[in-house]
Amino acid sequence: MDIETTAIDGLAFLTPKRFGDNRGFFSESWSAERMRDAGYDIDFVQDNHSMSEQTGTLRGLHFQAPPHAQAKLVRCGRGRLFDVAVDIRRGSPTYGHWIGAELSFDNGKQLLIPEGFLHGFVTLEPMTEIIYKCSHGYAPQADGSVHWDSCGIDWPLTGTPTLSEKDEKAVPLADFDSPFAYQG
Ligand SMILES: Cc1cn([C@H]2C[C@H](O)[C@@H](COP(=O)(O)OP(=O)(O)O[C@H]3O[C@@H](C)C(=O)[C@@H](O)[C@H]3O)O2)c(=O)[nH]c1=O
Repeated sequence: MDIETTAIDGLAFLTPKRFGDNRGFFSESWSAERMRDAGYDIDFVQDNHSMSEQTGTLRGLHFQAPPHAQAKLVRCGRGRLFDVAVDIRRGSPTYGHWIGAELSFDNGKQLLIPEGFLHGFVTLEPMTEIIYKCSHGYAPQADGSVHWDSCGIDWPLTGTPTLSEKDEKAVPLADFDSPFAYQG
């Protein structure tokens, strides 16, 4: 696993080694044991998979509030997407900063997002699939959304994104009272 840390504490790109042969490739997308040895001790309990039909479908920016907070490990199953995490840990030296990158079936890149971040993505191709592991189960009462266009993110969009009703009405970051605190 190639581990690439970022300018935001805790946020990292994980790119699994692909073992190619005459059939295609094999890769370990997550190994709890190997990642624990590398300093990432995360107990993932739920796997999610969604498909977005149109290019320019934007889901986010989402979080689950404590005590239902989720770390996530995100990858693209088919197509291409631009994935983003925003630091919302009060007191963090990088509060409000974001990191975004293209995740695709071809590049195999994964984004590891700790608790205390907003997460969202926009699809760059039709029928794009995202697959992600979560460290806490779905808790609809703790589910929250911050408006996608309120964090200064340079989304690779031409025109208006396709959004859910919930995401259209989300609160802007400036009015958001984050339930997360930076642990240092
Ligand atoms: C997230 C989630 C949704 N659902 C249901 C609720 C609803 O009826 C339907 C669609 O839910 P949503 O509109 O919230 O789906 P979506 O907008 O894809 O939400 C996801 O967005 C990305 C960016 C994330 O980071 C995820 O954590 C999650 O918030 O699926 C579950 O049953 N379990 C889950 O874990």
